[in-house]
Amino acid sequence: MGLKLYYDLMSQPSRVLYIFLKQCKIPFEEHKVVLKKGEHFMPKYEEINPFQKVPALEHNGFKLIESVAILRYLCREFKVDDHWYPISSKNQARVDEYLEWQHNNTRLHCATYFLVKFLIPMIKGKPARPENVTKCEGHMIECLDQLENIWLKNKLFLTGDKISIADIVGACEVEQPRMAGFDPREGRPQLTAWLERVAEETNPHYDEAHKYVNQIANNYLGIPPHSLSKL
Ligand SMILES: N[C@@H](CCC(=O)N[C@@H](CS)C(=O)NCC(=O)O)C(=O)O
Repeated sequence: MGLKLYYDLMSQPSRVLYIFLKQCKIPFEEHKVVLKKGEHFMPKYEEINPFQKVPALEHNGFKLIESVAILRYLCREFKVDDHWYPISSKNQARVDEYLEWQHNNTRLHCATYFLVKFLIPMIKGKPARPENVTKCEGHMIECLDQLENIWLKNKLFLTGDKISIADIVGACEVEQPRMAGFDPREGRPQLTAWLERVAEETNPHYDEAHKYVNQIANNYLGIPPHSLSKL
């Protein structure tokens, strides 16, 4: 098959591509790269992504990494509805605006909180230092509040009244800290309604992509991550 996606649903950008490909009915071959088994460090995978991270894409032998670059590539290569990544210069710029902003905001802070509070303590079997968790939580809260009060002000979606690739990127990052016991929806009605809209527009794929996130968030909440032997 022409298109291969290398991914792990524990990874936010992997979930983005999985949801987008399924939602746009772009056929692809699924190649799971299980992070907890270290499959991304295998030499065979290093040939796909020399940085040993997921996701990655292969299209008729053309290898591409970085989820945002992959999304833009897919929108150019395949016939997808215009609202995902509009052709109109100004509307496309709005989507790009969010995609640039998110790297140092939702991506950085939601992922760091998850790593510091959940993943690293679980791998090391040692509790996180509370002062580190507090610091990461502060940064994350600040950017979640910016989503609530700035990006989602008077809009149904992040860049307008139609869903775009920016929304899938944003939502998948915002869901991640739930696994570490933090509910981004709490006290944020705009963000809550937006997450519901993104899920509604992309289901059943959204829920399928988040099955492990939901499972861990629901089952393990309250159990100290350093005492969990496996995910
Ligand atoms: N900027 C990259 C991020 C890739 C990335 O950081 N992937 C993580 C999972 S979310 C990973 O593979 N981590 C494994 C590791 O660092 O060992 C993208 O958007 O594709």
